[in-house]
Amino acid sequence: MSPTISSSLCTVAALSGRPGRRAGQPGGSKRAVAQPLAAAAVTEAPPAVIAPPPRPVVGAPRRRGGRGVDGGADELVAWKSIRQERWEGALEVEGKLPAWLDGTYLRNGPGLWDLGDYGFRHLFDGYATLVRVSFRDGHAVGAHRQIESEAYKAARRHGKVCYREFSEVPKPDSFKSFVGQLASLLSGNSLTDNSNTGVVRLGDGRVLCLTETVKGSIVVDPDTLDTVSKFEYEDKLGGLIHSAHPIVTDTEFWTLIPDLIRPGYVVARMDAGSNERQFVGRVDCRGGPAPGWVHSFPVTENYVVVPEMPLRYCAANLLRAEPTPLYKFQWHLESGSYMHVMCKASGKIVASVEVPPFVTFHFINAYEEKDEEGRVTAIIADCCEHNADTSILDNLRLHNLRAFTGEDVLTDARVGRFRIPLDGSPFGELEAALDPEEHGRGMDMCSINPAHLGKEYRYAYACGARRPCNFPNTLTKIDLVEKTAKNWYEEGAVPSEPYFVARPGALEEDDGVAISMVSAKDGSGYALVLDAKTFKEIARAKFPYGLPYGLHCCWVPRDK
Ligand SMILES: CC(=O)/C=C/C=C(C)/C=C/C1=C(C)CCCC1(C)C
Ligand SMILES: CC(/C=C/C=O)=C\C=C\C=O
Ligand SMILES: [Fe+2]
Repeated sequence: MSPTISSSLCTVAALSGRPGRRAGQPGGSKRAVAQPLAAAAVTEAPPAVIAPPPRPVVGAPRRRGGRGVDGGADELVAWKSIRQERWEGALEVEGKLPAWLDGTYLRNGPGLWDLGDYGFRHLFDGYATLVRVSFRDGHAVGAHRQIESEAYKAARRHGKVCYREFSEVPKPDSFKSFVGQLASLLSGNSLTDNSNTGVVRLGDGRVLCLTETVKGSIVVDPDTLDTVSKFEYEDKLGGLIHSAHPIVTDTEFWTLIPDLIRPGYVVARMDAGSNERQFVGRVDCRGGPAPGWVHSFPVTENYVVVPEMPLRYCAANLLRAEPTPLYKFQWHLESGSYMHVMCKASGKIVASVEVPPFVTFHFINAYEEKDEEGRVTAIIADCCEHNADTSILDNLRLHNLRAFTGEDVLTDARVGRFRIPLDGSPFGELEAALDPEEHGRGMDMCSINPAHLGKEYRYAYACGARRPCNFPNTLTKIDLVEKTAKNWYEEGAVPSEPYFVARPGALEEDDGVAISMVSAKDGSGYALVLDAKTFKEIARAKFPYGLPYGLHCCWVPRDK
């Protein structure tokens, strides 16, 4: 990828209301942005001056992941592809945005699931759509843009899937190309770089979009949403895949690299400002033929927690042309489930315990439990736990998401709290941290106050459920001390991860706002700003079009 992919976006810079630039303060009249890209095979050909994308309409049936019948949840904008490559403009604000909310909220996610008449089948396959809302002086400017990964550009060019995505693989035209594909799988060349999972702001200010493939680490400009360059690791650690969620602070970056050849995980850290990961230590798997899937992992102040769940990577499934019920994974209940704890300073394993089976994508946080003398006795690690049921993966097939019939089909989830003793005991505990009924037995897509990362904490913000539903449809604030939840709900709306932003100077853990992008029932979309303390709506900034569902977020304060 060339260092600057889109060079012709000066129009955007001149017109935008992004932080740190005097020109284009948010709050003016709606701005249209010139479209610099050639007509796309994937999205509709945009006009020279961009009007917001129209509200979606039901189109021709899809060959795969089809939209099914008209009406009902089938129409939900959350599961429809974004219809334009990019847009930017001032947003209409309802309510009053806090004056201190000064910076840019970014959200990444798989917003484009259609290639001509071909539709992806799984939520995680979609090409990455980055959404931005910049807040200043009570005004908001919104934007979205497709990330120009090699996978996305090749799909546009050829009108078909060209790289191995989460569930789909390119269809070989001949046996010869099938053999070629196997070779390129082993080298990693055919793996996707579609960085559709998360977006993080590194300590040095660079903004990185990520997925589970290492090559899908892409630097973006948080102002223009330009795809700037690939993020290349300048070290010898290798690895084709990693945990999609690193742990990022102002000074460092921690990552987990699963080793599929010699089943285990490498823990690595990188200083802010560097591209060089340093080896910290290695954990050997205790069960199964391959490492457990590690989408995320938690850290405490002094330790890295390495989860080993029975949902394990599966080499045979990686090679298959058609998705299996568990995609690239396999469920090995017999292999056992483990939690390992590594000392950050020495790389030594200080605990490795067997725990009850679990399924999680997302760890919420972890901290050290201490006795009266201040000695660390155990590690507490919390996650969004799907009751050891892998069917959540299947729930996330687009057909299921689009086909809500009113039946309650969302599988149960809870805040799973691990207690990992450090006294050499062989077993750890896993229990619900609060009654899951408090959040409707739905639980995923969490954030916390980043000042409490790795430390004792009280509040988590996540998506919960108001049943019946087929997908988390509420925002929930969990109080882990009182063991209660406050819930936000709007009929038919699909809200994404509520991302906590602290008020500058705040002393209390929940002094700030939770921002979520909502795909509404009427086809519209808006950024919802909730008071994190009361969990009541303060304001919403409305996009003039509907937004597809998205995954993870970050916050770029103006002065950084
Ligand atoms: C969107 C999200 O949360 C997860 C995306 C996961 C992806 C793109 C996983 C990709 C993979 C391959 C393309 C082959 C190797 C295995 C695996 C990491 C699952
Ligand atoms: C959207 C999701 C789970 C929702 C179920 O309750 C998981 C997303 C995982 C990837 O980031
Ligand atoms: Fe995630």
